[in-house]
Parts: sequence; C-alpha cells; structure tokens
Amino acid sequence: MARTLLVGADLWRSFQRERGVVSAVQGCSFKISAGENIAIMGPSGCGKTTLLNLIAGLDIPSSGQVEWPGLGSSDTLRPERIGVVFQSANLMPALTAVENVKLPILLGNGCEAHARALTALATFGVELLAPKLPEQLSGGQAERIAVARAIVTDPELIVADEPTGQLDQAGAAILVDRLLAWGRQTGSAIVVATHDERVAAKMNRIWRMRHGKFESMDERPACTGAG
Ligand SMILES: Nc1ncnc2c1ncn2[C@@H]1O[C@H](COP(=O)(O)OP(=O)(O)OP(=O)(O)O)[C@@H](O)[C@H]1O
Repeated sequence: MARTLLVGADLWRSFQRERGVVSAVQGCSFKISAGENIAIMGPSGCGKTTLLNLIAGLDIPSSGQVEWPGLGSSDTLRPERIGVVFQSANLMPALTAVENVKLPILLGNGCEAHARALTALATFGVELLAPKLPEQLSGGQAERIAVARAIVTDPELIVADEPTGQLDQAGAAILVDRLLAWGRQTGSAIVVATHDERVAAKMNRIWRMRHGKFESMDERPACTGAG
C-alpha cells in the first residue's frame, strides 16, 4: 500500500473581513499518498487556493488538523519535501530563469545547483530560456519555469495552483504530461488546482469543491495517463 504523505482532518479556515467572517474551507478531510495525482476543481472562490496553502503548510487551519506523517513537520516541509507552484508563476523579477530555479536548492544548502536547475528546466523543455529575466518571458514560459522550480529539489509532493492558466490547450497538455511523467519516475504525489477539465482528466482523482466543502472526492476521470 502506498505511503501516506499527508492527512487533513476536519479542516476549517476562516478569514475576518469588514463585512464578517468568510469560511473559505469548511470541514475538509482527506488523505494524500505517495504517487497519487489529484485535481482540485470548483468555481472561483470555492476555496481551492486556501486548501492548497493548508496542504503545503503555508497557512494554519482555524480548526482541524493537518499532519504530514510521510514528510515531517510544517517548518521543514519546503522546499525539499513539498514543491509549490503559486498562481501566476511568482518568479523573482531580478533573477534569470535559471537563477529562479536554483533558488530552492540554494536555500536548502544544496550543491551543483546550476546543473540541477538546468536539468529541471530541460524536463519542461525550457532550458534555452535559462538566461532570460522574467520580464523577457511570456506568461506560459514563466509557468513552465515555475513548475521547474518546484521540482528542482526532488520533493515528494508538488502543490500547484492553476499552473497552466497562461498556456494554450496544447501547451497545458504538454506541461501536465511532463509533470506527471516526472511524478511517475520519482513516485512523488501531485496536487493541482485547475479550472481546466482536460488537465483534470489526466489525474488519478478529482476532488470537486463548492462553498469551501468537498462535493465529491473520489471521482475518477474518464481518461487518465499521459495521452
Ligand atoms: N487572505 C484572505 N483574506 C480574506 N478572505 C480571503 C483570503 N483568502 C481567501 N479569501 C476568501 O476565501 C474564499 C476562497 O478563496 P480562494 O482563493 O481559496 O478560492 P479559489 O477557489 O482558489 O478561487 P480562484 O479559482 O478564483 O483562484 C474567497 O471568498 C476569498 O475571497
């Protein structure tokens, strides 16, 4: 049986706003195991980003518990155990593409950072963009580099927030196929928030959210794999 990486138990996350409290995540419970790939879908504002932040240990639930039995504690998760792809790439503007990808390894005191960063860029077919600054990149190129940055430390879990939002259909399919191929090779789990049914159809499981809750969790896509 696959190793359990993460368990969320009755997670709630509420935000205090001027007009009252918004409960972005409302009682979500789940488990993520090694090698799984999961799409989180649902309308804008249903809580996908908030849930991803809890999964990645970037945010703390208002109540409930998230634990990473296969990965460690929340202060040691990133960048080595969990790789994060933020919405809209979030590259550091003053650093070139290859420097952006190197960054998580340097933070983790790794060696051979440049070679590993180039390998990660090549995984997504963007190694020729290594010397470019973010301002010289298209949105889709920046997204590919952001995903390369997330895998460069060989994490056991990737959490990606709409990683293909700037790509056309063909570009999105290639990026996701390459990410899933990397996941199969390394045994890593991949969790992707997406509005794109074609992207979701490539995953093993789909979790559908509405108003902060799971509507369905174990839905199997009609077609799976790298097709
Ligand atoms: N830091 C915050 N402060 C206040 N409200 C927040 C905060 N973060 C999220 N919210 C609210 O929580 C709800 C869920 O937001 P979230 O970004 O998780 O949704 P989403 O499903 O990821 O949306 P999208 O698909 O548009 O990215 C929304 O009503 C949002 O306005």
